[in-house]
Amino acid sequence: MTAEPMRTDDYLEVRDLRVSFGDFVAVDGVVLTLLQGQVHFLVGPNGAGKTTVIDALTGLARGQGVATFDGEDLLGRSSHAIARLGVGRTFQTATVFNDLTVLQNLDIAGLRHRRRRSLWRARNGIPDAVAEAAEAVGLSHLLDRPAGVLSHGQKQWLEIGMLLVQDARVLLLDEPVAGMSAQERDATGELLHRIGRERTIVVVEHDMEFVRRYADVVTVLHAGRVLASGSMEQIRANPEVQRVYLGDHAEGVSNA
Ligand SMILES: Nc1ncnc2c1ncn2[C@@H]1O[C@H](COP(=O)(O)OP(=O)(O)OP(=O)(O)O)[C@@H](O)[C@H]1O
Repeated sequence: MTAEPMRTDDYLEVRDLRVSFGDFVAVDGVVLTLLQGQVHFLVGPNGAGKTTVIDALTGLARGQGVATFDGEDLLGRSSHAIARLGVGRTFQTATVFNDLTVLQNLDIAGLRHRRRRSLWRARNGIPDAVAEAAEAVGLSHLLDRPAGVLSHGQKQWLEIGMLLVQDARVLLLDEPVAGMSAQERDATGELLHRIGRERTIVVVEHDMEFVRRYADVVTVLHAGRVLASGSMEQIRANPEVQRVYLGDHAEGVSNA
């Protein structure tokens, strides 16, 4: 991919984010600064509010507070408008078109987002942006395969590739390695760091061994609030985090 100059305003700032479902407050004043060039993990017990934070940042849940990317407010915008600003997401279950080929999935992802025409020069009938995304996620050799025959891991990579074609600068990934083989997990961790050099990557994850290996920054959510944020070492040393979360997820962490 062509490296673009580092932009100082290219980060996602979340201040006092709140999401309620009726009387129930699922996200209760979350503060996050998500920087470009870092792989940032959101962890925490079931029901902590991790997915709801991502939903609020991508227009799928009504959030209150402030969430800005590149100086633009995200809250109150539609999902499509947020995607057009360069903030993209994946879901726990991949949402690719199984009957279409990998190439067609990538091509369709780009249709609505052809912001920079120069990227859509085609070589051998394949737009450059599609070829570059396929290469970045390691699917160049499978372009003609129907997405339905891909492994679980390859489908997640295809979804990430679709975000790259859309020129997403923030990628919010909901449990991308759940159900993957150990080999696929390693490939995904390396992929996140490769594409994360020029982007902001946020990963919701339960697999603490994966977090330990690939996190630059970890934020622990509990009951809709930020319990702690920092390096894996700082998180691991936090007694409150040990008490409410890592006590149950210590296996991967103890190998650090
Ligand atoms: N649409 C909704 N309506 C009502 N309650 C909801 C809705 N979506 C989420 N919740 C509740 O909000 C809380 C936070 O859910 P969320 O899915 O964000 O947690 P999570 O940290 O992602 O959990 P998990 O790790 O289990 O996916 C949970 O108690 C959940 O039941």
